[in-house]
Amino acid sequence: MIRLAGVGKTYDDGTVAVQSLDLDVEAGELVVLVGPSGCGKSTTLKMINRLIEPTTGSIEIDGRDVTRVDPVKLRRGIGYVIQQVGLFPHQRILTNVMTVPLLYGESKATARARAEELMALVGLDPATYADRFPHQLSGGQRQRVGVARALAADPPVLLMDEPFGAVDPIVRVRLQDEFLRLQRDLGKTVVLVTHDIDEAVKMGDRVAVFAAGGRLAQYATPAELLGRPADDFVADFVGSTRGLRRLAVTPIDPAHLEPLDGVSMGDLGAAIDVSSTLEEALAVLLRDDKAVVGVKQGAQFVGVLTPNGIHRALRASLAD
Ligand SMILES: Nc1ncnc2c1ncn2[C@@H]1O[C@H](COP(=O)(O)OP(=O)(O)OP(=O)(O)O)[C@@H](O)[C@H]1O
Repeated sequence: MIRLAGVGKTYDDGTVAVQSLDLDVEAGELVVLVGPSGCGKSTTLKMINRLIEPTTGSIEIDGRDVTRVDPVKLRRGIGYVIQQVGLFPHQRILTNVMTVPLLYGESKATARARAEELMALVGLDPATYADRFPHQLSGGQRQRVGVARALAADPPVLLMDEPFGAVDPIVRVRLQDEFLRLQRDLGKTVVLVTHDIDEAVKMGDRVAVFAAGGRLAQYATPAELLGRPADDFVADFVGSTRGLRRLAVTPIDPAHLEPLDGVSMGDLGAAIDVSSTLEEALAVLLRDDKAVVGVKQGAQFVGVLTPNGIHRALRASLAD
């Protein structure tokens, strides 16, 4: 687990980037730092791997004060992914990914095997891409290489600064989905910085909303953040469409389904799985232009949802 206590950073020119920040990230959790430009998100991230030294406070990883760990050793346990990826332009993709295991003293054969495995893991077939140079890849493919390289040392902690920033919106969504799938298997402790609230609520187990000066305005689950913004700043930041966004982060609750009995087959659109979100339920209703969507668990119907039912479920999801 990562624990920031009273962490502050004042730059040499007097800029207070972060004032006094308390933040806990549980092991295996994906936490997103989000907020307007210049509010101290990147500074906070870089203090965790000591690319920037805090002026005040303490940062612990698994109970160890990071300032007491040799920075080189510290960074071995922390993968770092940045927007501009930072690949070596004159080295082939495989060599780029192999760099890290080689640095840690792996044999060439082991490093190569590990790099090929990681390339496949992030969806780049080594047979096709291993021998290419970075400029022969698309922006999205380069970012995958960045993720593969950060995972090469199998670090328990991953820091990601706008990792999906430099690509078009469609590729961005695909990279987000791929990373979430990876993370389900890898279970890394991840701190991800973005200025995009949609990315934040999609990716985060918890989301930390920063205001100017690294002030933590709210730290909560996406559903809580969208449903109960702590103050006007957060409400404004998550936007007037936060009600719609909540649909995407609220799963169907089987307890709130209506019975299938009495529903005429003509009113019923395509069925969705009970593991879907309310957004997926509404999307099917609108797509099929039907009044009711069936909900299935496996092959079995477990109930239906109507637009009213979706609204009720959304309200109930925040009721204590
Ligand atoms: N080396 C530096 N010297 C002085 N001030 C700096 C330095 N680096 C960053 N700052 C300032 O510290 C504040 C926080 O910067 P930081 O990069 O952490 O913000 P951010 O939230 O990550 O912003 P963005 O979303 O625009 O990347 C800003 O006001 C920035 O101008």
